[in-house]
Amino acid sequence: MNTLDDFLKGHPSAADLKAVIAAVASACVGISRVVSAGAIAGNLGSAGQMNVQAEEQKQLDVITNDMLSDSLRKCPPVAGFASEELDTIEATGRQGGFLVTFDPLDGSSNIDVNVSVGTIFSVLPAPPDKLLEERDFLLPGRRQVAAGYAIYGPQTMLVLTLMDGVHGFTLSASGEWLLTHERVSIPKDTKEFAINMSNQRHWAEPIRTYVDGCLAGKTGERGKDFNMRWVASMVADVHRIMMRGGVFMYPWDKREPDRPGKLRLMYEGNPMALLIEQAGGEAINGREDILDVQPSALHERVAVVLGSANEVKLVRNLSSV
Ligand SMILES: O=P(O)(O)OC[C@H]1O[C@](O)(COP(=O)(O)O)[C@@H](O)[C@@H]1O
Ligand SMILES: [Mg+2]
Ligand SMILES: [Mg+2]
Repeated sequence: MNTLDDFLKGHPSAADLKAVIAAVASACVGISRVVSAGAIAGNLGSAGQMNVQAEEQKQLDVITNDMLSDSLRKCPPVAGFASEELDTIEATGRQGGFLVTFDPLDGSSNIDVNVSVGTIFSVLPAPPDKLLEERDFLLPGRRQVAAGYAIYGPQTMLVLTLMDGVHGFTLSASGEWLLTHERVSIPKDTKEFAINMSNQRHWAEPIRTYVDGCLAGKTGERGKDFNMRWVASMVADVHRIMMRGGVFMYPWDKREPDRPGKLRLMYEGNPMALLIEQAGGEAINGREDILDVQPSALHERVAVVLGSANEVKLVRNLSSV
Protein backbone atom coordinates (compact mmCIF):
# COMPACT_ATOMS: atom_id res chain seq x y z
CA MET A 1 0.00 0.00 0.00
CA ASN A 2 1.29 3.49 -0.86
CA THR A 3 2.41 5.72 1.98
CA LEU A 4 1.92 9.48 2.24
CA ASP A 5 5.63 9.85 1.33
CA ASP A 6 5.11 7.84 -1.89
CA PHE A 7 1.98 9.87 -2.68
CA LEU A 8 3.80 13.18 -2.18
CA LYS A 9 6.84 12.04 -4.19
CA GLY A 10 4.64 11.21 -7.18
CA HIS A 11 2.48 14.34 -6.87
CA PRO A 12 2.98 17.20 -9.35
CA SER A 13 2.66 19.95 -6.68
CA ALA A 14 5.70 22.09 -5.84
CA ALA A 15 8.25 20.49 -3.50
CA ASP A 16 7.78 23.40 -1.06
CA LEU A 17 4.07 22.74 -0.73
CA LYS A 18 4.68 19.03 -0.23
CA ALA A 19 7.13 19.88 2.57
CA VAL A 20 4.37 21.85 4.34
CA ILE A 21 1.97 18.91 4.07
CA ALA A 22 4.65 16.56 5.40
CA ALA A 23 5.27 18.90 8.37
CA VAL A 24 1.57 19.03 9.26
CA ALA A 25 1.18 15.26 8.80
CA SER A 26 4.12 14.56 11.06
CA ALA A 27 2.72 16.87 13.78
CA CYS A 28 -0.61 15.02 13.51
CA VAL A 29 1.14 11.69 14.24
CA GLY A 30 2.41 13.23 17.48
CA ILE A 31 -0.99 14.77 18.27
CA SER A 32 -2.65 11.39 17.74
CA ARG A 33 -0.32 9.95 20.39
CA VAL A 34 -0.95 12.63 23.02
CA VAL A 35 -4.70 12.51 22.40
CA SER A 36 -4.81 8.74 22.82
CA ALA A 37 -2.63 8.90 25.94
CA GLY A 38 -5.36 11.07 27.55
CA ALA A 39 -5.69 10.42 31.24
CA ILE A 40 -2.53 8.26 31.34
CA ALA A 41 -0.52 11.33 30.42
CA GLY A 42 -2.63 13.49 32.77
CA ASN A 43 -3.42 15.91 29.94
CA LEU A 44 -7.23 16.01 30.09
CA GLY A 45 -9.32 18.82 31.56
CA SER A 46 -9.20 22.58 31.47
CA ALA A 47 -6.03 24.60 30.98
CA GLY A 48 -7.56 27.23 33.29
CA GLN A 49 -7.49 29.98 30.65
CA MET A 50 -9.56 31.37 27.78
CA ASN A 51 -8.56 31.72 24.15
CA VAL A 52 -8.92 34.94 22.13
CA GLN A 53 -12.55 34.01 21.36
CA ALA A 54 -13.38 33.79 25.10
CA GLU A 55 -13.72 29.99 24.96
CA GLU A 56 -12.31 27.82 27.71
CA GLN A 57 -9.05 26.18 26.59
CA LYS A 58 -8.47 22.54 27.36
CA GLN A 59 -4.96 21.39 28.23
CA LEU A 60 -4.92 19.50 24.95
CA ASP A 61 -5.90 22.65 22.99
CA VAL A 62 -2.70 24.25 24.29
CA ILE A 63 -0.47 21.17 23.90
CA THR A 64 -1.61 20.42 20.34
CA ASN A 65 -1.34 24.08 19.33
CA ASP A 66 2.29 24.06 20.52
CA MET A 67 3.04 20.81 18.67
CA LEU A 68 1.72 22.06 15.34
CA SER A 69 3.34 25.49 15.81
CA ASP A 70 6.75 23.88 16.52
CA SER A 71 6.51 21.73 13.42
CA LEU A 72 5.61 24.72 11.21
CA ARG A 73 8.37 26.93 12.68
CA LYS A 74 10.89 24.29 11.58
CA CYS A 75 9.44 23.95 8.07
CA PRO A 76 11.43 26.27 5.71
CA PRO A 77 8.62 27.10 3.22
CA VAL A 78 6.32 28.38 6.00
CA ALA A 79 6.34 32.20 6.28
CA GLY A 80 3.80 32.29 9.08
CA PHE A 81 0.80 30.70 10.68
CA ALA A 82 -2.40 31.51 12.52
CA SER A 83 -4.29 29.32 14.96
CA GLU A 84 -7.72 29.32 16.53
CA GLU A 85 -5.87 29.19 19.87
CA LEU A 86 -3.48 32.14 19.25
CA ASP A 87 -4.45 35.81 19.60
CA THR A 88 -2.60 36.85 16.46
CA ILE A 89 -0.44 35.55 13.63
CA GLU A 90 3.08 34.26 14.11
CA ALA A 91 5.65 35.14 11.44
CA THR A 92 8.61 32.77 11.10
CA GLY A 93 10.82 35.55 9.69
CA ARG A 94 11.05 33.86 6.29
CA GLN A 95 9.54 35.41 3.16
CA GLY A 96 7.54 33.87 0.31
CA GLY A 97 6.32 30.29 0.50
CA PHE A 98 3.15 29.54 2.42
CA LEU A 99 0.86 30.55 5.27
CA VAL A 100 -0.89 27.91 7.34
CA THR A 101 -4.04 28.41 9.40
CA PHE A 102 -5.25 25.70 11.76
CA ASP A 103 -7.62 24.49 14.43
CA PRO A 104 -5.22 22.25 16.38
CA LEU A 105 -7.93 20.35 18.22
CA ASP A 106 -11.43 20.52 16.84
CA GLY A 107 -14.26 19.30 19.02
CA SER A 108 -12.17 19.67 22.16
CA SER A 109 -15.27 19.74 24.38
CA ASN A 110 -15.47 16.01 23.49
CA ILE A 111 -11.99 15.18 24.67
CA ASP A 112 -12.82 14.44 28.31
CA VAL A 113 -15.57 12.02 27.25
CA ASN A 114 -13.35 10.15 24.75
CA VAL A 115 -15.27 11.05 21.60
CA SER A 116 -13.50 11.67 18.25
CA VAL A 117 -11.66 14.96 17.81
CA GLY A 118 -9.45 16.27 15.02
CA THR A 119 -7.04 18.83 13.58
CA ILE A 120 -8.02 21.05 10.63
CA PHE A 121 -5.56 22.98 8.44
CA SER A 122 -5.50 25.29 5.43
CA VAL A 123 -2.52 26.34 3.28
CA LEU A 124 -2.47 29.74 1.54
CA PRO A 125 0.17 31.48 -0.57
CA ALA A 126 2.39 33.91 1.38
CA PRO A 127 3.18 37.31 -0.12
CA PRO A 128 6.67 37.45 -1.64
CA ASP A 129 9.29 39.91 -0.31
CA LYS A 130 7.51 41.61 2.58
CA LEU A 131 7.21 41.45 6.33
CA LEU A 132 4.15 39.45 7.20
CA GLU A 133 1.05 41.22 8.54
CA GLU A 134 -2.29 39.86 9.71
CA ARG A 135 -4.03 41.17 6.60
CA ASP A 136 -1.84 38.92 4.41
CA PHE A 137 -3.86 36.00 5.78
CA LEU A 138 -7.23 37.49 4.84
CA LEU A 139 -7.57 35.68 1.51
CA PRO A 140 -10.81 34.07 0.33
CA GLY A 141 -10.90 30.29 0.55
CA ARG A 142 -10.57 29.99 -3.26
CA ARG A 143 -6.94 31.06 -2.82
CA GLN A 144 -6.12 27.97 -0.72
CA VAL A 145 -3.53 25.67 -2.31
CA ALA A 146 -4.15 22.73 0.03
CA ALA A 147 -6.27 21.82 3.03
CA GLY A 148 -6.99 18.82 5.19
CA TYR A 149 -7.89 17.36 8.52
CA ALA A 150 -6.75 14.58 10.80
CA ILE A 151 -9.38 12.66 12.74
CA TYR A 152 -8.43 10.95 15.98
CA GLY A 153 -11.15 8.32 16.17
CA PRO A 154 -11.24 4.53 16.30
CA GLN A 155 -8.62 4.92 13.55
CA THR A 156 -6.47 7.99 13.04
CA MET A 157 -6.88 9.29 9.50
CA LEU A 158 -5.50 12.19 7.48
CA VAL A 159 -7.78 13.47 4.73
CA LEU A 160 -6.33 16.06 2.38
CA THR A 161 -6.52 17.85 -0.91
CA LEU A 162 -3.73 19.30 -3.03
CA MET A 163 -6.39 20.60 -5.45
CA ASP A 164 -6.75 17.34 -7.35
CA GLY A 165 -9.41 15.52 -5.40
CA VAL A 166 -9.49 14.28 -1.81
CA HIS A 167 -7.36 11.42 -0.54
CA GLY A 168 -7.48 9.62 2.82
CA PHE A 169 -4.57 8.05 4.70
CA THR A 170 -4.86 5.78 7.73
CA LEU A 171 -2.17 5.79 10.42
CA SER A 172 -0.64 2.33 10.75
CA ALA A 173 0.55 0.75 14.02
CA SER A 174 4.13 1.57 12.97
CA GLY A 175 3.27 5.28 12.58
CA GLU A 176 3.04 5.47 8.77
CA TRP A 177 0.24 7.16 6.82
CA LEU A 178 -1.11 4.56 4.35
CA LEU A 179 -3.22 5.63 1.37
CA THR A 180 -6.51 3.84 2.09
CA HIS A 181 -9.07 6.12 0.42
CA GLU A 182 -8.20 7.40 -3.05
CA ARG A 183 -10.38 10.06 -4.72
CA VAL A 184 -13.09 10.35 -2.11
CA SER A 185 -16.46 11.19 -3.70
CA ILE A 186 -19.50 12.46 -1.78
CA PRO A 187 -22.85 11.11 -3.05
CA LYS A 188 -25.05 13.92 -4.42
CA ASP A 189 -28.12 12.66 -2.53
CA THR A 190 -28.48 11.66 1.09
CA LYS A 191 -30.97 10.78 3.80
CA GLU A 192 -28.83 12.05 6.68
CA PHE A 193 -28.54 15.54 8.17
CA ALA A 194 -26.45 16.94 11.04
CA ILE A 195 -27.39 20.00 13.07
CA ASN A 196 -27.57 20.91 16.76
CA MET A 197 -31.38 20.60 17.12
CA SER A 198 -31.33 22.27 20.54
CA ASN A 199 -30.92 25.59 18.70
CA GLN A 200 -34.06 25.05 16.58
CA ARG A 201 -36.02 27.91 18.14
CA HIS A 202 -33.20 30.34 17.30
CA TRP A 203 -32.83 29.49 13.59
CA ALA A 204 -33.83 31.64 10.63
CA GLU A 205 -36.76 30.59 8.43
CA PRO A 206 -34.85 28.83 5.58
CA ILE A 207 -33.10 26.42 7.98
CA ARG A 208 -36.36 25.74 9.87
CA THR A 209 -38.12 24.99 6.59
CA TYR A 210 -35.33 22.69 5.39
CA VAL A 211 -35.10 20.72 8.65
CA ASP A 212 -38.92 20.53 8.94
CA GLY A 213 -38.86 18.90 5.49
CA CYS A 214 -36.32 16.32 6.66
CA LEU A 215 -38.31 15.62 9.85
CA ALA A 216 -41.58 15.20 7.93
CA GLY A 217 -39.93 12.28 6.13
CA LYS A 218 -42.04 10.08 3.87
CA THR A 219 -45.20 11.87 4.91
CA GLY A 220 -43.90 15.26 3.71
CA GLU A 221 -42.90 16.83 0.39
CA ARG A 222 -39.46 15.21 0.43
CA GLY A 223 -41.06 11.78 0.30
CA LYS A 224 -38.24 10.03 2.17
CA ASP A 225 -37.27 9.47 5.78
CA PHE A 226 -34.12 11.16 7.10
CA ASN A 227 -31.77 10.12 9.89
CA MET A 228 -29.97 12.64 12.11
CA ARG A 229 -26.44 12.65 13.60
CA TRP A 230 -24.57 15.26 15.67
CA VAL A 231 -21.13 14.43 17.07
CA ALA A 232 -20.31 18.06 18.02
CA SER A 233 -16.83 17.61 16.52
CA MET A 234 -16.99 19.19 13.08
CA VAL A 235 -14.16 16.93 11.91
CA ALA A 236 -16.13 13.80 12.83
CA ASP A 237 -19.38 15.07 11.28
CA VAL A 238 -17.57 16.11 8.08
CA HIS A 239 -15.66 12.83 7.94
CA ARG A 240 -18.91 10.88 8.05
CA ILE A 241 -20.15 12.98 5.12
CA MET A 242 -16.89 12.29 3.22
CA MET A 243 -17.41 8.58 3.72
CA ARG A 244 -21.16 8.20 3.02
CA GLY A 245 -22.73 11.57 2.25
CA GLY A 246 -24.99 13.81 4.33
CA VAL A 247 -25.46 17.46 5.09
CA PHE A 248 -23.87 19.37 8.00
CA MET A 249 -25.22 22.71 9.20
CA TYR A 250 -24.08 25.26 11.76
CA PRO A 251 -26.21 28.21 10.64
CA TRP A 252 -26.52 31.79 11.89
CA ASP A 253 -28.97 31.95 14.79
CA LYS A 254 -30.66 34.54 16.99
CA ARG A 255 -28.61 33.83 20.11
CA GLU A 256 -25.87 36.16 18.89
CA PRO A 257 -27.44 38.00 15.95
CA ASP A 258 -24.30 39.99 15.13
CA ARG A 259 -22.25 36.83 14.71
CA PRO A 260 -22.50 35.16 11.27
CA GLY A 261 -22.23 31.70 12.84
CA LYS A 262 -20.25 29.74 15.41
CA LEU A 263 -17.57 28.14 13.26
CA ARG A 264 -14.44 29.98 12.24
CA LEU A 265 -13.91 30.90 8.58
CA MET A 266 -10.10 30.62 8.44
CA TYR A 267 -9.67 27.51 10.61
CA GLU A 268 -12.83 25.47 9.99
CA GLY A 269 -15.09 26.88 7.24
CA ASN A 270 -12.55 27.39 4.44
CA PRO A 271 -10.51 24.18 4.75
CA MET A 272 -13.64 22.03 5.10
CA ALA A 273 -15.38 23.85 2.22
CA LEU A 274 -12.39 23.20 -0.05
CA LEU A 275 -12.30 19.50 0.86
CA ILE A 276 -16.05 19.16 0.35
CA GLU A 277 -15.95 20.87 -3.08
CA GLN A 278 -12.94 18.78 -4.11
CA ALA A 279 -14.94 15.65 -3.21
CA GLY A 280 -17.92 16.77 -5.35
CA GLY A 281 -20.04 18.35 -2.61
CA GLU A 282 -21.02 21.97 -1.97
CA ALA A 283 -20.38 24.36 0.93
CA ILE A 284 -22.28 27.62 1.46
CA ASN A 285 -22.87 30.20 4.17
CA GLY A 286 -26.54 30.39 3.13
CA ARG A 287 -26.55 31.96 -0.33
CA GLU A 288 -22.85 32.26 -1.11
CA ASP A 289 -20.11 29.64 -1.53
CA ILE A 290 -17.98 29.75 1.63
CA LEU A 291 -14.88 29.80 -0.57
CA ASP A 292 -15.96 33.16 -2.05
CA VAL A 293 -16.33 34.94 1.31
CA GLN A 294 -13.77 37.74 1.64
CA PRO A 295 -12.45 37.53 5.23
CA SER A 296 -12.18 40.80 7.12
CA ALA A 297 -10.72 39.48 10.39
CA LEU A 298 -8.53 36.55 11.36
CA HIS A 299 -10.96 35.00 13.85
CA GLU A 300 -14.08 35.78 11.80
CA ARG A 301 -17.04 33.37 12.06
CA VAL A 302 -19.12 31.96 9.25
CA ALA A 303 -22.43 30.16 8.86
CA VAL A 304 -21.88 26.69 7.39
CA VAL A 305 -24.07 24.38 5.31
CA LEU A 306 -22.05 21.71 3.52
CA GLY A 307 -22.15 18.20 2.13
CA SER A 308 -24.14 16.30 -0.50
CA ALA A 309 -24.63 18.67 -3.45
CA ASN A 310 -28.39 18.27 -3.98
CA GLU A 311 -29.22 18.92 -0.30
CA VAL A 312 -26.99 22.00 -0.12
CA LYS A 313 -28.66 23.29 -3.32
CA LEU A 314 -32.05 22.98 -1.59
CA VAL A 315 -30.85 25.08 1.36
CA ARG A 316 -29.34 27.63 -1.03
CA ASN A 317 -32.65 27.93 -2.89
CA LEU A 318 -34.61 28.31 0.37
CA SER A 319 -32.16 31.02 1.50
CA SER A 320 -32.53 32.96 -1.75
CA VAL A 321 -36.30 33.56 -1.58
O1 LIG B 1 -21.61 22.46 20.97
P1 LIG B 1 -22.24 22.89 19.68
O2 LIG B 1 -22.84 24.26 19.76
O3 LIG B 1 -23.15 21.88 19.09
O4 LIG B 1 -21.00 23.11 18.66
C1 LIG B 1 -20.32 22.06 18.09
C2 LIG B 1 -19.33 22.61 17.11
O5 LIG B 1 -18.34 23.37 17.80
C3 LIG B 1 -17.04 22.90 17.49
O6 LIG B 1 -16.68 22.04 18.51
C4 LIG B 1 -16.02 24.00 17.48
O7 LIG B 1 -14.70 23.52 17.47
P2 LIG B 1 -13.62 23.72 18.68
O8 LIG B 1 -13.67 22.55 19.62
O9 LIG B 1 -12.35 23.73 17.87
O10 LIG B 1 -13.90 25.03 19.34
C5 LIG B 1 -17.21 22.12 16.18
O11 LIG B 1 -16.23 21.14 16.04
C6 LIG B 1 -18.60 21.54 16.34
O12 LIG B 1 -19.25 21.28 15.11
MG1 LIG C 1 -13.05 23.59 15.88
MG1 LIG D 1 -10.33 23.85 18.36
